[in-house]
Amino acid sequence: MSSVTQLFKNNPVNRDRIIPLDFTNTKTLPDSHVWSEPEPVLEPEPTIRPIPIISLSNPEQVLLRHACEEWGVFHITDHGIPHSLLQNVGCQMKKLFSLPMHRKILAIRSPDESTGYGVARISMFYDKLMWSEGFSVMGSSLQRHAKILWPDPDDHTDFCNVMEEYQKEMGDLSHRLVSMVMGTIGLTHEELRWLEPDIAGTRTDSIQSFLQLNSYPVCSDPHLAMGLAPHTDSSLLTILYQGNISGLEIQNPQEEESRWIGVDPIEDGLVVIMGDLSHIISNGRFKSTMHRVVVNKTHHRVTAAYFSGPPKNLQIGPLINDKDHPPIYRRLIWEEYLAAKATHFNKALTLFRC
Ligand SMILES: O=C(O)CCC(=O)C(=O)O
Ligand SMILES: [Fe+2]
Repeated sequence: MSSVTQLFKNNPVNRDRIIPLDFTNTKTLPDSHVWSEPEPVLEPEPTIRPIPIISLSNPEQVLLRHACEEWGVFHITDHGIPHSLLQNVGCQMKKLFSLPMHRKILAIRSPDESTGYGVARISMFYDKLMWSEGFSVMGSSLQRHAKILWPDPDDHTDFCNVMEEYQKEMGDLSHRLVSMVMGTIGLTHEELRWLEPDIAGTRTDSIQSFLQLNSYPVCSDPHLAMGLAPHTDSSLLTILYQGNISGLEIQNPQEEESRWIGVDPIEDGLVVIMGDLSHIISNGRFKSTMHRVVVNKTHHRVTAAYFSGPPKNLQIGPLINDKDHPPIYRRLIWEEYLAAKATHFNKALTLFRC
């Protein structure tokens, strides 16, 4: 019995909850994918300062801290990731998601797995389905799934080489970013020792991270569809490559009412999204901003989100607190937080409040 057949056998219901729609063969929006109209995007007006852009060649601490505290989302430029690598990642993602459905589902991610092809992980929290498909990569799953997707060694080798190089670059960049942003609130080298790369490969506590590739196919009725529903990221921070197609929106963190602002791509930029763990470590100072993805009529959008987390067994908790600012969250390990998020989704943070 093939593994897919076995999978269906084990999960007789909810096939559509793990297998994305075959978008290439779907001309109109099925009812399962019709959302009530998303609220209009609020274009930044002159009175609203645009989303910060931080150049990593000479980052100003004050600006970086402001970006984390007031926005929780910012663009970075001069990040050192070669343009050619970003383009290759974009091409490989298109190659992956353009495969016929019968091939993609050979690498399907079952509900109790964390890697492979499938619907957005947060789908289970919504009645309606999203106009997107994804591919999650962690550790050795990359080689295993790539071999299933492309029996021809030339194809899977190309895919793996590009993704491995990208993960390595993202690992280095995310370490740099985490220590930079934590430095802006006075955290010392000693307090962030767990960030040091494990050069000797001897530690058992190396950083946990994973790569999520997202695909948002062209949609005939984008106003009725949702690419990725509103959520915050559970990570320390997420680095997003979004090519040159818009779609990401954040809930304006400077307003109480829920209006959405587009985070449009900037030339050679990457987007940094601060996650729930940074919000906890900073004792609530850094925002973990709610974001979502809308789709469009003309362009297939692919994105690569690199989620950076702390070492597996590291206990984290608010690192900046004093008499005037007692800790507002209790200590936890990332796995515990991920488990809470998998059950309570956007309410998970509140469960860890002191
Ligand atoms: O694709 C995007 O623009 C955002 C993706 C995202 O928010 C996520 O994967 O958590
Ligand atoms: Fe996200």
